[in-house]
Amino acid sequence: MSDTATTPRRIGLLGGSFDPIHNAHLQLAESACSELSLDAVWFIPAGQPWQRDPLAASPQQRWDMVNLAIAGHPGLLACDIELKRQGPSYTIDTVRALRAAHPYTAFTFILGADQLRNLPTWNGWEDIVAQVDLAAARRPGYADEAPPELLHALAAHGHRLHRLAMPEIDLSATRIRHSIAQGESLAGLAPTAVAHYIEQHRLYTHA
Ligand SMILES: Nc1ncnc2c1ncn2[C@@H]1O[C@H](COP(=O)(O)OP(=O)(O)OP(=O)(O)O)[C@@H](O)[C@H]1O
Ligand SMILES: O=C(O)c1ccc[n+]([C@@H]2O[C@H](COP(=O)([O-])O)[C@@H](O)[C@H]2O)c1
Repeated sequence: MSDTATTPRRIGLLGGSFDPIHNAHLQLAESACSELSLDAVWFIPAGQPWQRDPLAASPQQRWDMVNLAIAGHPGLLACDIELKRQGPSYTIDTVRALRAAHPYTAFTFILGADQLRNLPTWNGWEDIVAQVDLAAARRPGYADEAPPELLHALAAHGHRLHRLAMPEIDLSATRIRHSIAQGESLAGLAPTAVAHYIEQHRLYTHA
C-alpha cells in the first residue's frame, strides 16, 4: 500500500535484540497486527542495544534469523534501519527517521511488559511517546502497571497505550540460549528454520 494522505497506513514497530528471534516475538507481532488492525508489523533488529551486555550472534546472523522467522507470514516485514546506523541504537532516532520517511503512516511501537516498565530509562523517551502509540503485552514475571510518568506523557500528547489481549508466554531468548547450551530441542520455542540456522552456525553453544 502506498504512503499517501488518502490511504494512511497503520504500522506496528517491533524492535528487539532478537538474539535469537523466537515464537513469542512472532505471537506478539501477530497479536498486535490483528488486535489493532495494523497493515503490517516491521521487525527492527537493534544494531547496538546500549542497555544490554554484548550480544552472542552477529548483526548479520540476527538479521538472517529474523528474515527466516517471518518468511511466509504476510504482514510481517524486516527493517534494517538500526543495523545500518552507527553508534548506540536509540529508538527515538528510528522513530524520527521512519516518520520523516513515511509522513502519512501512523506508527505503534510494540513491546513486552519488561520494556514497558523500562521505557522511562530510554534515551529521549518523552519524545518517543510524543510521536507514537504503544502496544504492550503481558509477560510472566513482570508487573502489568505502566510507569505513571509514561501514562501522563502519552496522554499529554494524545497517544495511547494499547493493552494486548494475547496470553502471557513464558519464553525468552535467554531461555533459548540456555536450552541450546544444554543440548535441548528448540521445538515449539523458535521457528524450525531459525533452529536449523542456529545449528548450522553453531550459535549459543556456550551459555
Ligand atoms: N515472551 C514474551 N512476551 C511478551 N513480549 C516479549 C516476549 N519475549 C520478548 N518480548 C518483547 O519483544 C521485544 C524484543 O525482545 P528481545 O529481543 O529482547 O527478546 P527477549 O526474549 O526479551 O530477550 P532476552 O531474553 O535476551 O532479554 C521486547 O519488547 C520484549 O519485551
Ligand atoms: O532507545 C533507547 O534508549 C532504548 C533502550 C532500551 C531498549 N530500547 C529498544 O527496546 C527494544 C527492545 O529491546 P531489548 O533490549 O528488550 O531487545 C529494542 O528496539 C531496543 O532498541 C531502546
